[in-house]
Amino acid sequence: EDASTILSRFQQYLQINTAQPHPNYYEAAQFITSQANSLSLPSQTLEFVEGKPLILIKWQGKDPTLPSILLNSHTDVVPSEHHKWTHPPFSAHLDSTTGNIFARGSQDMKCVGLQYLEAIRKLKDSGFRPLRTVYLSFVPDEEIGGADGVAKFVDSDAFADMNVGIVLDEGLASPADHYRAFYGERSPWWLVVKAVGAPGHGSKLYDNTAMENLLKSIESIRRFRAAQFDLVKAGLKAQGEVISVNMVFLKAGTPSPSGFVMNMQPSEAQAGFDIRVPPNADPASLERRIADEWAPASRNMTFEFKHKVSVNDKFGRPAVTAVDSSNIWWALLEEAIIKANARLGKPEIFPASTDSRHFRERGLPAIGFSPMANTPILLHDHNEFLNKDEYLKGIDVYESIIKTYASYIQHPRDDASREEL
Ligand SMILES: CSCC[C@H](NC=O)C(=O)O
Ligand SMILES: [Zn+2]
Ligand SMILES: [Zn+2]
Repeated sequence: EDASTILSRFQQYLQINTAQPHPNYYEAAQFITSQANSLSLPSQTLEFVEGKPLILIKWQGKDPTLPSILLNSHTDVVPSEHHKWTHPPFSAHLDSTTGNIFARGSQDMKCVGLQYLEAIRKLKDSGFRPLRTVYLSFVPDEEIGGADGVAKFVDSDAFADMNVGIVLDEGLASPADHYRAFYGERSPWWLVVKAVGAPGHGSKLYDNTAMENLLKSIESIRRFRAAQFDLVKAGLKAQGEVISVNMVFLKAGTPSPSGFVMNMQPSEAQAGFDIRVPPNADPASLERRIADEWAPASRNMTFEFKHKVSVNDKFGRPAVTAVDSSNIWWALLEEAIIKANARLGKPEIFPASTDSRHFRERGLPAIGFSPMANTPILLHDHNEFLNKDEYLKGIDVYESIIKTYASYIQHPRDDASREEL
C-alpha cells in the first residue's frame, strides 16, 4: 500500500469532529468499525453510557488462555480556538513542503489509535498470527476524566473476560530524537479557595478584606509554586516529579453595567488552582499545607476540591507500573523499539492525567507511549500537528511492539504472581 492511502485514512479520522463538550462519537465509531471490518477483525460497540460508544476490536490469539494485550486510545479531543489556527483544526491539512499534518487530535491521540490499526494491517498482510489475543479499545471521554468511558469499561464483565495482561496508552511527543514512555502520572487536584471579609468603601484602608485575605493565600501559593518550578529549572526534577500549582481562575468584585464597581471592596473572593501531585508525594502534607497556609480558617478562608484523584491505587500503593526486571513488558517494549531502529528515553511520570490511571488503579501494568520523536509538544495547543514521516515511522514501531508482545510466551510463574494482586 502506498503512503498516501495510509495517510488519507489518518486524515479521515482527524476530520471527524470529536471535540469536547459535544464529540461526534457515532461518526468516529462508524469509522473505526469500518476499519475493523476492512481488517476482518470482529468489533463490538459497548455503550456503558448512552451517546458514549466504546469500540472494542479483537485479534484472536493462537493461545487465548494467555493474558491479552490491550491497545487503548481515546476518540475525543479537546476544543480549539479555530480562528487562531493557521489551518482549520478539522481540515487535517497536509503541508506539502514540510509534510506536517495539522489537526486537533493529530498528537492527542488519534495518531496512536490509527497507528495500532495500520500496524495490524501490515502484520496481517505479512502473514503474522498472534499467540496472545490483542484487543484495541477506542474509548470516549478521556479529556474529561473518563468516568463514562474507561472507568466503566474496567469495571465491566466484558473487561474481566478479556484477561488483560498489559495496557498500552498515550504518552507525549518528544522534541528530541528518542521516544518517551510513562510508567505513572500525577494526580489532578482541582482546588478552589474562598475568602470572605468585611466589605467597605474603596478608599478605606482596613484589615481583613476578602481581597487581602485571598491575596495572602495567592502569595503563599506562588512561593510554593516558585520553589517547585526552581527544582525543574535547575534540572534537579522533571515536570512530572514536582507538585505543580497553576491559578486558573479569579472571581471577585461587584459587577456593574460598565464592568465592575470601582469604589467597593467586595465581601467575597475566590481563586481556582489546577494542582498536580506526583505519585511519590505525601498527600497528607499537601493537605495540611492547604488547610494551614493556603486557606486557613483563621483568615476567614475555606476551600473545596472540585476534583481530587487519589495518589494511590486500591491497595494503598502509588499507582505506578514497574519498569525494572519485575515487569517483562517494559523490557519487551525497549527491545521492540530498538528492533524498529528507534530509541526510548528513561521512563517518566506523565505530568497530566490519562486513562492509564484507571488501569493502574486496578493493579494492571500500563505504559504511556506515543511514538512521536523530533516533534514539538502541541497537545491542547493551537496548530497541533504531526509530521507524516513521524506518523509512518510510528506504524513500523507499533508493528514491532505488537509482534513482540503478541508473541511473548509468559512464564507460568509470572502468571501466578499477577494473580496475587
Ligand atoms: C481530572 S480528569 C482530566 C484529564 C485531563 N487529561 C488530559 O488532558 C487532564 O487534565 O489531565
Ligand atoms: Zn490524550
Ligand atoms: Zn488531551
